[in-house]
Amino acid sequence: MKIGFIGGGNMASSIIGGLVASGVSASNIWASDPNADSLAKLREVAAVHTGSDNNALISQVNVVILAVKPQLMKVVALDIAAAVQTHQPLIITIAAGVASASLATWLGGSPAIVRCMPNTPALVRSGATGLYANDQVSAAQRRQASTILEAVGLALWVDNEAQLDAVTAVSGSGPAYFFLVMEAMQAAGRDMGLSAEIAQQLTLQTALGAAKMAVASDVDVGELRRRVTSPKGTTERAINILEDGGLRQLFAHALEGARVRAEELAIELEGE
Ligand SMILES: NC(=O)C1=CN([C@@H]2O[C@H](COP(=O)(O)OP(=O)(O)OC[C@H]3O[C@@H](n4cnc5c(N)ncnc54)[C@H](O)[C@@H]3O)[C@@H](O)[C@H]2O)C=CC1
Ligand SMILES: O=C(O)[C@@H]1CCC=N1
Repeated sequence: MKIGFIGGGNMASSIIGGLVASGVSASNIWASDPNADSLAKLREVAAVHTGSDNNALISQVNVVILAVKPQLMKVVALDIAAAVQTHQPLIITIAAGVASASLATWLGGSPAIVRCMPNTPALVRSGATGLYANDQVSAAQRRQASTILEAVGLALWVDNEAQLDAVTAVSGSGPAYFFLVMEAMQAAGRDMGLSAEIAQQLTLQTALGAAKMAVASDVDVGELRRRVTSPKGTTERAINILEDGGLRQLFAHALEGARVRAEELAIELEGE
């Protein structure tokens, strides 16, 4: 597999780091980006081939990962359309909100497209990615896409593209929800007299410990929560306050808001 990244920023850098750490040779990876600083940073991650000509890259590879900002996708796709039609690589897009049908229209022909929604913990190889393949993608190309995204964490296929909007709401935006909860817990700890440093360390270690336990456990998170919650104890008091405050409904409402916004973004970007 020869893999080319168009756009060599943060996400490309983390995926390249993951690929190389998982045994892919840097000599099989290309990246193109007009920004020399981005390319210099990439070369610190791995000795990949770098350049600024997106079309030259396409003639070298059989998998192209589009890792530019969503608003740039149309202009980049129109520019590489002829080369993609000639070389027929698998196209993997990680841009938020760019529908595979829009991308197919810009590229022309019948391109094989895998659209993914990764998240920022990919930067520390603990990402969670949802993937969707259009009808032109072969079984072998699906395996190639899985291999690439699994290099930075969990990668799961969804059945239809609309589900990627739900993936965006759950895991794409999800790290921010957990960061917000951590901010709130740190502030509460400080308000109760802990130093900022101690409130922060206790909060972050608790988040890490809870996530590790949840991932390793053979029971669901509801059961893990009940096991912390002693009858008439401290956790019960706190959980009752959160439940009475409507935390579950608030999360349902917030994630539905994110899902609807993902739908709106796809429509806005279609017309860009
Ligand atoms: N950061 C995040 O939380 C997530 C980002 N994504 C998606 O990943 C994509 C990339 O995001 P980041 O890596 O965070 O952005 P970034 O800004 O770090 O990287 C984008 C790179 O594209 C380059 N670029 C600009 N014009 C170009 C062109 N014409 N040809 C080639 N390269 C060009 C820029 O110089 C930059 O190095 C975005 O579409 C974003 O929606 C997806 C999920 C999560
Ligand atoms: O907030 C956003 O729109 C993007 C998509 C998921 C994470 N960041």
